[in-house]
Amino acid sequence: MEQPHAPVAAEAAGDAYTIRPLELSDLSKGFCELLAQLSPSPPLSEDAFHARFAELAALGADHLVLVAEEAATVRLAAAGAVLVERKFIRRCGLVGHLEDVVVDAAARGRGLGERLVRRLVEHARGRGCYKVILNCTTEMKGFYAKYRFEEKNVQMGPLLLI
Ligand SMILES: CC(=O)SCCNC(=O)CCNC(=O)[C@H](O)C(C)(C)COP(=O)(O)OP(=O)(O)OC[C@H]1O[C@@H](n2cnc3c(N)ncnc32)[C@H](O)[C@@H]1OP(=O)(O)O
Repeated sequence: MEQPHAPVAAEAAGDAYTIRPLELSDLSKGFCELLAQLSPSPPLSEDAFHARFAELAALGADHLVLVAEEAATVRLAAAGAVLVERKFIRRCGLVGHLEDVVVDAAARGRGLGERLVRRLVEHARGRGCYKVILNCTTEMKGFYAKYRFEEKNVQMGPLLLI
């Protein structure tokens, strides 16, 4: 099953990878292992994954997770998400938040990160967002600078609640 209302059609990449919206079957294709390369992400039970998938799917096109599936291995090689925030300011403007972009260590340097970021930004544009923002480490500034993101303001550290 695919995310309902998934606004971006699966894209035959013309090569070894297909970029498409997250599907329920992706839990068994290494989704959690991929996310673990970004941040601690212990394996999820099928129930937990399905429940979160349904919550996000209920947001429709305001939340899109894209993955890149490798044809040869039928495993995920990359993932990234964009969340559309609905504001009151700017005449009820929309802001895209780029989140959890990760390419499997073995697949880096092949342009997957670029393709994901471009697709996610285009999705935000298509939803009518007036800007896209993200948080990243200093080491990633050069990567995002390629897509015209600029360092701006200060990110405050997490206020840990648990
Ligand atoms: C908002 C967030 O999610 S921030 C979290 C970002 N993700 C991570 O930190 C997870 C670990 N890192 C990764 O998963 C990957 O290294 C990524 C996503 C940053 C890059 O993915 P890749 O598939 O390797 O990038 P890709 O091959 O598309 O590279 C595109 C261009 O960016 C450049 N690039 C890649 N990483 C970096 C970097 N850290 N700094 C500067 N430039 C970079 C490449 O050289 C390439 O340049 P070119 O077009 O001139 O040849």
